[in-house]
Amino acid sequence: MRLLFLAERAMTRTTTLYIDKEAHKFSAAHYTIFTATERERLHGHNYSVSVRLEALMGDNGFSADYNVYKRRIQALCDRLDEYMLLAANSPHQTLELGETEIKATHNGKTITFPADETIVLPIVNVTVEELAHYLLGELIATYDDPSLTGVELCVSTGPGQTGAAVWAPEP
Ligand SMILES: Nc1nc2c(c(=O)[nH]1)N=C([C@H](O)[C@H](O)COP(=O)(O)OP(=O)(O)OP(=O)(O)O)CN2
Repeated sequence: MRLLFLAERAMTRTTTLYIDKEAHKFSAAHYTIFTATERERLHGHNYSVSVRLEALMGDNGFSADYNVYKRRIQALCDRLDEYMLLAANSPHQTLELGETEIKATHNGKTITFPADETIVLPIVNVTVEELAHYLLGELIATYDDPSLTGVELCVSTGPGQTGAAVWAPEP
């Protein structure tokens, strides 16, 4: 009986796949808002995105197909590349969305951005941790892989500066 139990347990193997490709990056302009009166000056970063997938091992020594996720991550990076990023949900900033211009007001100062070169994201602040949560949500929005048991997505502005967000399927 005990042997059977051990054999059944041994059949459920999981693996971790790391997707950390040089191509998974985007350049964007932003500013971090600290308080109602303090924010960074407008500047840019070369953001890089990496993902850790946890998945059940299939019978044939294969788990989640990392090529599927590589394509999705690349598409997400391409979508944000070379844009001004603004946070729609900041409590300290108001946005006025026009046809051709977007006006962002913080602490009484308004900056006008070209609408076609700006992306307004449904996040509170344009920080690595908020971007990680946003991109993770987009990555798993089309969740269709029952073998996935966890996903961690990291956004970095350079070596040593990374924010991460983690997802696990509902039990
Ligand atoms: N929790 C967070 N804190 C900060 C974030 C963030 O995303 N999450 N972001 C910033 C700035 O936007 C920026 O990334 C940091 O700028 P800074 O460190 O001054 O400059 P570099 O990125 O060029 O890093 P160096 O160490 O100077 O090379 C601030 N805080």
